[in-house]
Amino acid sequence: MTGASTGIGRAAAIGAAQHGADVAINYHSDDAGAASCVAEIKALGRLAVAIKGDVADPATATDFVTRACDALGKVDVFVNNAGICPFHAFLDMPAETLERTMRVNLHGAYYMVQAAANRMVAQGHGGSIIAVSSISALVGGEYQTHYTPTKAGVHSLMQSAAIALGRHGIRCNSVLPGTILTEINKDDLADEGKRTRMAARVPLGRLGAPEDLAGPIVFLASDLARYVTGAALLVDGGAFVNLQ
Ligand SMILES: NC(=O)C1=CN([C@@H]2O[C@H](COP(=O)(O)OP(=O)(O)OC[C@H]3O[C@@H](n4cnc5c(N)ncnc54)[C@H](O)[C@@H]3O)[C@@H](O)[C@H]2O)C=CC1
Ligand SMILES: C[C@H](O)[C@@H]1OC(=O)[C@H](O)[C@@H]1O
Repeated sequence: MTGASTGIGRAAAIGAAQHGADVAINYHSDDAGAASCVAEIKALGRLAVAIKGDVADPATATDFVTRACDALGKVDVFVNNAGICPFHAFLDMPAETLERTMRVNLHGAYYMVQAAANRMVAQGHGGSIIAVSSISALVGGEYQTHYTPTKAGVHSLMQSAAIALGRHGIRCNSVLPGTILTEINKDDLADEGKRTRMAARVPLGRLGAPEDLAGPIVFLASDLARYVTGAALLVDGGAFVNLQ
């Protein structure tokens, strides 16, 4: 699980442990957040290890998978979750903001998924890979012109990887969260007007919580989803279909 010291990744890591998984988490810099996630998982009676690394660095991927397997023995499930969304207008988007967003969200996903898949192929007993994409893979955002293509990209990566890895018994799917209240949008949604507008378009009547993603991710990880690959599961309270 990448980027799991906070938010959706943390909730999904703990949710997986609640369903019997031992969990290795990647995190970028929040040592305390990673340690507390590990502690919560261990309190559930499962094994857990936190491994620091910037997913934008290709070397992080093999390092993470190697150290995770050293600690836990094997990898059955890999969840690519780490991501950033520094909101910014299109016309004056700084090149470094565009490039960092691409490197973390898309290149990082590619290298991480590739490293996990290579390990699963070598192990020879299949696996499940899940990418945290977004409703933003399907719709745009004025201040997210650098971000939405990365979310469409990881969704597309799961579709192609599903084809490349199906013969190895490895399933690849994405979840597409709607607006979930986390660190990534804390500043953006501090605007009360925007927060109210975003909530108002959700048929289920509220913005999401990180824990809302845990069940769908655990489902796709599990054998309950054994014939599901190349799929994308919207987890948005119905926001996407709410045209009028
Ligand atoms: N919160 C939302 O409304 C939505 C979030 N998402 C996606 O969910 C994923 C998780 O985000 P949230 O939990 O919402 O926010 P978050 O900010 O709590 O989590 C993002 C995590 O990624 C980590 N991260 C960032 N850069 C990294 C790097 N270079 N290397 C390793 N880890 C790194 C962060 O440290 C953090 O733990 C992201 O991919 C985001 O795009 C998708 C749709 C909606
Ligand atoms: C960070 C945003 O609030 C969030 O990210 C997404 O992927 C969603 O579509 C929201 O825009």
